[in-house]
Amino acid sequence: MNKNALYLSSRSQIQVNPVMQSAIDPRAHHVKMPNDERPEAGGIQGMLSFKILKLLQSSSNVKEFLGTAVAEVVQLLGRTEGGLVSQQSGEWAVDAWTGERTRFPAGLVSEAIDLAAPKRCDDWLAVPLDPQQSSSLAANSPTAFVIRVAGNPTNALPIETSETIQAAVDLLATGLHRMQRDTQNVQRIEQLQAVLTEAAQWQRISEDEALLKQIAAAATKLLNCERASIFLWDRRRKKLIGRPALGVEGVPLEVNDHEGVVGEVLTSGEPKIWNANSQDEERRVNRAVDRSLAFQTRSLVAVPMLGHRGDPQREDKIGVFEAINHLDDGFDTLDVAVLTDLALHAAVAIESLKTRKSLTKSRDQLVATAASAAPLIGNHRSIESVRKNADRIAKTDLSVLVLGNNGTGKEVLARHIHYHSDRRHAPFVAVNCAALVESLLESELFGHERGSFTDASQTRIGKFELADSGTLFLDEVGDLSPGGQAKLLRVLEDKMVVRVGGSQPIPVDVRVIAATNQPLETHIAEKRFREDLFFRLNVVSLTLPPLASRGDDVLLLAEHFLSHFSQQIGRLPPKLDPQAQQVLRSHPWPGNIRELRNTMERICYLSPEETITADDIRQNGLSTSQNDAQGPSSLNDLSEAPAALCDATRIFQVGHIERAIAGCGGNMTEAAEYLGLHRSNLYRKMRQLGMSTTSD
Ligand SMILES: Nc1ncnc2c1ncn2[C@@H]1O[C@H](COP(=O)(O)OP(=O)(O)OP(=O)(O)O)[C@@H](O)[C@H]1O
Repeated sequence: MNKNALYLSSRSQIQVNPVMQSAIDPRAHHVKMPNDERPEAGGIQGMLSFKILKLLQSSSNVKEFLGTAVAEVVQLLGRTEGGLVSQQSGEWAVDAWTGERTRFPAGLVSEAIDLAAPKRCDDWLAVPLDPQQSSSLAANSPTAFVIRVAGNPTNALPIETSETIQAAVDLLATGLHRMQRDTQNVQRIEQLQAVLTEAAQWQRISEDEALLKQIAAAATKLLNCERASIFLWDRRRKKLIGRPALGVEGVPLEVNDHEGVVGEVLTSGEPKIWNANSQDEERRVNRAVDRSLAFQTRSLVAVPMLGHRGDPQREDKIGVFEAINHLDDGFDTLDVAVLTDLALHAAVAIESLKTRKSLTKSRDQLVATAASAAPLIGNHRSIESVRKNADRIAKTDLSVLVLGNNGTGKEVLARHIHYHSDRRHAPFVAVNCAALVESLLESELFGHERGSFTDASQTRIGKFELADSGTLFLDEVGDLSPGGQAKLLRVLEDKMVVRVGGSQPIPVDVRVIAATNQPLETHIAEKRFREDLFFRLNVVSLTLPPLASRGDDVLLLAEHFLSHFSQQIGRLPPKLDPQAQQVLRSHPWPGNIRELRNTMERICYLSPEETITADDIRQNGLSTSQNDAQGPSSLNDLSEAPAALCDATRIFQVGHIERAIAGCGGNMTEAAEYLGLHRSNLYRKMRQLGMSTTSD
């Protein structure tokens, strides 16, 4: 009773399972046992309950728990020798023992296990642990508590109080079970963490072989085994292909998809364990594989691998994951859990690598198609030199200023730089600064937040954000208003944009290529262009020469456009006869390559012959300005016209543009092409001439 009182006084310091607590009445200061009215026996159980609870809290593993718990039980039963024994590989082994090491009667223990009831001989008592109530120490191994009962000390309970002993053993079993479960949970958490750590690295691998090897290596490490392999299922050939190829250099390991333990797993969709030293049937193992690899399989665990095969709605078997030869006892259910986790992540990694590879392939194809859509054609040494410099600059991230007259190919060159740079997989975004009226400039370049102004019904991403990681081409940069120049400069310096109506700066990683046909130095001198912006944009500059100075490139380009447009309309590309070639060579090409392109397009559509003559070219193309601009024949004809040349020119230009627009049915793009101008330049010209552009 004293022991009980002493014990109960410290009870408040530990957490007590409510079930255990209900067995104890603290007000009575003694332990109540429902089926045992004798205070001594009840006292033992109460004491033991608390001791077990305390030990569960303080022990860090099963061994530590058993060591102390067994000693407590033996001591509380008033004995000095006893312990927990279990059968492992047919032999009885001691799991925990207290007192002088004595040979215990293995036969008695076996009898108790067989009877599933306590068994006593003269000196010893054996009580089996209820397998329903406790987990055995090793998988499927019978376990018993055995105690030496000879020489009953006077202050101890009579050992014959079998209910008390049974209750004590049950408590021990429950504690053991709890401890094992906790240990397993901790182990499982650690294993899951280890699996996650391994799997996180797989996402970075870009080669199949390297990925499969790393997955297999992770499995051998986490399952403490000799080898691991992923068998991918070739449904069509009904084969399982082992990768990595388990020690067979260069030859894939193939097995029939219904043979051996891996075949069992694939067919059933269930994990399987096979341990040679257990009751498992030998014939389940495919020894043919062992023979071909000069290998001896002693144990293996295999789990199915489930994937989606491109359809997220469908889960399907894609193979089997196998681990071979546990380095200690053999595989168990915990290994199945770990391998299943690994298989789950492995399937995701294998499928995601496949997807990544196919995405990369289609992305590369798209980039190649986009790059070939605007080739930088020309063999003239001036173009060779521009191309060489462009290729060198492309590898850097420097800002580039492209100079050249209208239609010389400034945008083509900018695209060439982009597609030869490391940014080629990100967007190329072109903005025509001449087309940006001051009020829309900010929103166009930097975007706007919804509701930031009357028409802003949606949030809009600006060109800078669209070009993130890629290239932003600022065409006609010389036409930017002073306000626009200041805003552009700020973004180029800060590498941040703030959307109109927004407050959050958004970082942008953009390479800027600007272009102009205007003499920026003159504009700087006239204070029409900011010098600081010029220096920002003009880190390196490339100048495209006029087409007329590119020698035979005109023929190369003409043939390129003839073949391009012929393909579009499904005809064979016509040939240029020598006179036609001569006309092309000698024409001044004021509209440069754009003019040549338009001429060739018209010829393709309007000259059905296989050979293009000089007349075809004169009739269908060449600067309409030369043909149309017929001057007055006498001074009398001038009576209606203003005397000043600039006024007369202006009136002519207005009339000519109006006629072109009317002739193209109001289609500004066509009218611009007809006039040999870029659409945005036509608008700029019209604004300059004071013409209305509101019908845009
Ligand atoms: N080197 C080239 N090879 C093939 N096509 C070219 C080349 N240069 C220009 N072109 C074609 O000529 C046309 C005009 O080119 P581009 O728009 O690049 O000229 P630009 O100098 O930017 O004109 P603008 O100053 O009017 O904006 C386009 O159709 C383009 O495809």
